[in-house]
Amino acid sequence: MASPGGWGFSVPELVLVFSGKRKSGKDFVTDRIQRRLGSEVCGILRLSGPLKQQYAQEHGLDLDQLLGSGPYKERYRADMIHWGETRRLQDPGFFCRLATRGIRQPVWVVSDARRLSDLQWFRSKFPLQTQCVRVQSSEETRMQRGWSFTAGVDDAESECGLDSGVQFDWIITNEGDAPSLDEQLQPILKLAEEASSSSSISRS
Ligand SMILES: Nc1ncnc2c1ncn2[C@@H]1O[C@H](COP(=O)(O)OP(=O)(O)OP(=O)(O)O)[C@@H](O)[C@H]1O
Ligand SMILES: C[C@@](O)(CCOP(=O)(O)O)CC(=O)O
Repeated sequence: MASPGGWGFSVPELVLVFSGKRKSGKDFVTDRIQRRLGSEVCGILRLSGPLKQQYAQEHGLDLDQLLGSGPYKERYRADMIHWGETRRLQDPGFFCRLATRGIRQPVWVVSDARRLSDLQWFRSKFPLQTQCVRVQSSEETRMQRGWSFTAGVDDAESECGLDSGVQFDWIITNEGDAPSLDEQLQPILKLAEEASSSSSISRS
């Protein structure tokens, strides 16, 4: 499909915009969705991808570790948030636009929305395709995954911007004692399969 306005992406059939607190399991859950659908059908978009790339380059840091889930990125998180916010203030859609470049799959999974402006950007560009998904876990579980409260991070917009005022289409509870992830993800996967099959019909 042609890219609208030469932006470098095809029009998606479905856009699943994920958010959740640190260590709620956003990457874990979105990776599982991509594994189930296959990377031909499902592309993962990380809004923090272009941010980390530019930040790593300017500060001489290890991009792979900033993209990972270990303690390295946590050392830089507060400064990265501040750095990204100066760019978002000038242009709230800056990282959304960069993250969508070159994505060709019919199903987009945005793994890390954090602000109302992120949701608004996708909803305004793709009003019919966008669905918002919240991943939630208890503080106890997040602590077992390496989280501890950090002032300036866990009480800032980056973590709290979507705590209220958002009607989520889906809520996934990523906890040991919740229904299995496969069970919870089933209706979302069904939606994605339907969307991708309608895209192959429209291409044929
Ligand atoms: N259901 C699960 N079962 C086993 N391990 C999990 C589960 N969910 C998350 N984890 C693990 O917990 C850690 C944090 O998960 P993940 O990186 O997906 O969280 P996140 O919300 O993306 O965090 P961040 O905001 O820091 O990027 C990872 O090591 C991941 O493998
Ligand atoms: C700097 C920042 O993008 C880090 C995100 O890292 P991660 O999605 O938790 O791996 C958070 C933000 O944009 O406020």
